[in-house]
Amino acid sequence: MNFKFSKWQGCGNDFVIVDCFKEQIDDFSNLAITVCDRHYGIGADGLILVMPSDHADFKMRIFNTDGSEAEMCGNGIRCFARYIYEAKLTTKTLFTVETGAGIIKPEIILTAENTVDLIRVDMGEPILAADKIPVAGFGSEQVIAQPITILDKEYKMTCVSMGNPHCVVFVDDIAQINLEKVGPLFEINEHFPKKINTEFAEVKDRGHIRMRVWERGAAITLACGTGSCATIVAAVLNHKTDRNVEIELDGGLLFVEWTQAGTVYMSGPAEKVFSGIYSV
Ligand SMILES: N[C@@H](CCC[C@H](N)C(=O)O)C(=O)O
Repeated sequence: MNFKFSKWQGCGNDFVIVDCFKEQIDDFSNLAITVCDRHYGIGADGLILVMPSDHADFKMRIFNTDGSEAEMCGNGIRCFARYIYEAKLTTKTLFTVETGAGIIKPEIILTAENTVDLIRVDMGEPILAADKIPVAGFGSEQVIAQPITILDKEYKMTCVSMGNPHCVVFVDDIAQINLEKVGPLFEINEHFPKKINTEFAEVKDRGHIRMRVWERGAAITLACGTGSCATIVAAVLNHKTDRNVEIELDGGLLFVEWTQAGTVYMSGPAEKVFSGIYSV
C-alpha cells in the first residue's frame, strides 16, 4: 500500500488526512487502527478522509484510533477545511461539508496578509432529546444534571449530541478527576447504546471553562471540538455561563458560541504538522 498523507492538529487533537480525490485506499477502519498507532504507525487521534459529495462541496469521514467511525469531529473539520483551502481544492473561504452529522459549514478566516488565521465553523444545532443522542432511560426528555454512578461515585451528567454523543459533567476541581480511570467506564456505561464522549468541565467564570475529555474510540485527547460545543450547550442549560465562552483545553483554546437562534459556532486553529508517503 502506498499513499500520500498529511498530518494535522487542532489544539493538539491530531489527525492523518488522506485526500481520496488523489489517493486510492480502502478498508478505512483497519487503516485507521494502523496509521493512528503512536508506536508502529504515523501516530494520530484519528484518520480523516477527504472525499467528493453529492450533497455538499466536499465530504469528510473520520475514523477513531480503535477503527470506529464517528459522525463528526470539530477539531478535525477545521484541519479538513484548511487542507481543502491550502490544497486549492476550492477558492471559496466558506464552503459546505457533508458529514455523518449533516452539512457542516467551515469558514477560513484570513489575516490582513491573506494567510490563514483561524477556522470558524457553523456546527449546526445541538440535539437534546435523549433518544436521539442516544441516552437510554430518559425517553425523548432532555438529560440535564441527571445522576450517573461510576465506581460508586455519583456524578451529574448533561447529555448533548453535536451529531456525535457527549456527556458533560461539571466539577468543582478538574485536577481531582482521574480521567484514565473513570473515562473508559463512562464510555461503556449502559446509558449509552452508542458509547459516549465524556467532558469534565470546571467553570472558571461566566465566559471561561476549563475542560478535559475522554473520547469514545480514542481515549484521552488534548482537545475535542464537538466536546467543547457540547460543553457550552450544557453550561447554558445549567445556567452556569453566558452563550459565548472560551474553552481552555489541555492542548489550546477554542471559542464557542451558542446563539439565541440555536446554532453553535466554534472558532480555533488548525495547523499542518508534516506530510509524507505511507508505504508498506
Ligand atoms: N476529537 C473530535 C471528536 C472525534 C470523534 C469522537 N471520538 C467520537 O467518536 O464521537 C472533535 O474534535 O470533535
